[in-house]
Amino acid sequence: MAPRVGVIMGSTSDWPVMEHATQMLERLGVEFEVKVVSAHRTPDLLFEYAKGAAERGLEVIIAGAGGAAHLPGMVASQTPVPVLGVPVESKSLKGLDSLLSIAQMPGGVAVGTLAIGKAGAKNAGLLAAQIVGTHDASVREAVDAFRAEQTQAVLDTPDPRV
Ligand SMILES: Nc1c(C(=O)O)ncn1[C@@H]1O[C@H](COP(=O)(O)O)[C@@H](O)[C@H]1O
Repeated sequence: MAPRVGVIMGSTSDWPVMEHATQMLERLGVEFEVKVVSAHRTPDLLFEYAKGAAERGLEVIIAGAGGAAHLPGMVASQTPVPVLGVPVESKSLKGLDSLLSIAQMPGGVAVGTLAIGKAGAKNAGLLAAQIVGTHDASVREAVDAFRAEQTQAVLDTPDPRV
């Protein structure tokens, strides 16, 4: 089946964080594609990717980037497909730079910003599945099952010492 979620990132060095988004999509049975695309280093590719996204059937784009993280915003400027931004932790500023770059969009171009790092990537995968689940019952059921399992796992281990 054609991918429904595009997972892109500014560099191959972002993969250890961004793979958490793909793991969640895999778990929830949502088809996705993965690609390195950079607003700074491959601007033509970025425009091509973003402009063709809707036509190719992508329903959500997850874009992870670190530092001067312009990728999610620039992609959002070129497509009607919803963009979820994942701030990748940077060495010098621990991802605060990435977070602010992604979150502080000018009004009129929307990026849904997640938390810095692994939790943000995981939740981007989950949120993308929830968006797909608004019109796909099997994905919604997979999300419901994941949440029930997560709740049960917490209830099963009430004592943190064991
Ligand atoms: N923020 C961006 C963009 C962009 O926004 O287009 N392209 C690459 N980068 C980021 O640069 C960081 C360092 O990249 P390298 O490790 O390749 O030097 C990565 O976190 C990447 O997301």
